[in-house]
Amino acid sequence: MVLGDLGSSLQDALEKVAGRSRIDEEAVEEVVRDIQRALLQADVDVSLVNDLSDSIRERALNEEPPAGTSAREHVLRIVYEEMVAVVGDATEFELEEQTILLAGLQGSGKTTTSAKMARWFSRKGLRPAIVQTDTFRPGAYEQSKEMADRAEVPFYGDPDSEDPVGIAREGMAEFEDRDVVIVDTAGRHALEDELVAEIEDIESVVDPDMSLLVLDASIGQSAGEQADAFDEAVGVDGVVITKLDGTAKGGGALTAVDQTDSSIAFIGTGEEVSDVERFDPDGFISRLLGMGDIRALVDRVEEAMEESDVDEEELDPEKLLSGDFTLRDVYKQMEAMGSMGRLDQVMDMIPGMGGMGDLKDEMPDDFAEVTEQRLDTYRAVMDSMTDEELDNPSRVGASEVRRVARGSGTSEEDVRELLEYYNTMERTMSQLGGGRDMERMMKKMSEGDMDMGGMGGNMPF
Ligand SMILES: Nc1nc2c(ncn2[C@@H]2O[C@H](COP(=O)(O)OP(=O)(O)OP(=O)(O)O)[C@@H](O)[C@H]2O)c(=O)[nH]1
Repeated sequence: MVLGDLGSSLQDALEKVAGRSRIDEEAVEEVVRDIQRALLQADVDVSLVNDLSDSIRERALNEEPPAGTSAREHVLRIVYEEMVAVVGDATEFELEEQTILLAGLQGSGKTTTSAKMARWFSRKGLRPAIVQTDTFRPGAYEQSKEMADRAEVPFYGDPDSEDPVGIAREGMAEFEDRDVVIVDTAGRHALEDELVAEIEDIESVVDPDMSLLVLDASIGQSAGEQADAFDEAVGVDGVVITKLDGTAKGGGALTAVDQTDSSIAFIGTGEEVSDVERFDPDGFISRLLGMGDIRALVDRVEEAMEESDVDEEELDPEKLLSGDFTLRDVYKQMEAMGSMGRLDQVMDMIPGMGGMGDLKDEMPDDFAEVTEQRLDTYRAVMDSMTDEELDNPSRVGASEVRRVARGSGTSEEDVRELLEYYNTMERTMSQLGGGRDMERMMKKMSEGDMDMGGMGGNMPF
């Protein structure tokens, strides 16, 4: 099980305190046990799980929930904060001259990361270069050269050499006048003594300002051991998690960061040089916990409100997430979502909706894109509907579909598509019924009257 599944287990665990205004020891114990089970199954290191549960237990019982928050919100917030505390803020980079060493297991994504990071620095206005010291893997030179070309940064390597330390020395000399030199190293299947010796030698020649450990997001319990070994060899200052576009959600990275007392610098989200993001603790943990990126959603809702002519009352987040809406509401929401972006991405950000792949699959293929043209069609369809049909779309049968299509100058397919969308949304929303606390929080946040009490205004709760 990957950490992504943690979200649903956690939701179950939190249901146990749902509805209670105060939490007793027994309820907290139950939640902590469920969280422990979920974290362990998600390959988070045992001692880290124990530490986390101690803090959650201690805080849930001793801290007074802020006024107006339920027991569930209280515990959720603590779990969230404790996990954010483990990952910490993103690794800081000064935008100045520096040398960065990349280390990691074979196939973890070092070569790809070196090009991505070089591109990132060059977009920040610095002049980066890449040195490829991997003489071990046939093809590493070519791959690195090609990636560097794509990132439009200079590259140094030597396909005929078997001396990585020599290449490192030559590369550093070659790029003396560049601002940022990123040194890529060879990986091995397992962390071998030979590799450790090699990387130590490269490190002493390169004298990096920063050494980053590159980890594949799917690395499990062994993350701690790897991180320890690399930390001992070169001192890990930060972690890069790659392949977060896959199914894994990076549980192992949590252990690595904790173990090396470092932080996460970048995350890799694809094979292209542009597929890299600076690490954002809020978003990462929200997604990790399966709670959706609430902050991002709220930001987009607010942006959409400014951009579209939908007035605030109409775009009520509570209504957006509640089950009782009609076709009229669907239209308003679509209009708003149209200015927020693709519908499927918006859905991913709604708490609890991330795992609802089935429902999203039910939508017609290109439905995620709410285009202007489509909105015009729906406007026409709705104009031809009676008030009763708009309020009770389930009463619209085949003969009404025909009538509405004729009356609006659209096709029966258009009418059915709108109804189908309505049904999917309604089912989704009623499944989210259990997430009412979250809805209320979203509403409060969107209204800007949420007490962020000492959390720097960064928390979604
Ligand atoms: N989907 C996805 N694939 C990635 C990502 N980062 C790297 N990859 C792929 O993972 C594979 C291994 O990446 P490399 O960059 O060659 O890994 P490496 O650590 O340099 O490998 P060695 O040189 O053998 O140690 C390649 O096929 C990359 O395209 C990512 O963020 N997402």
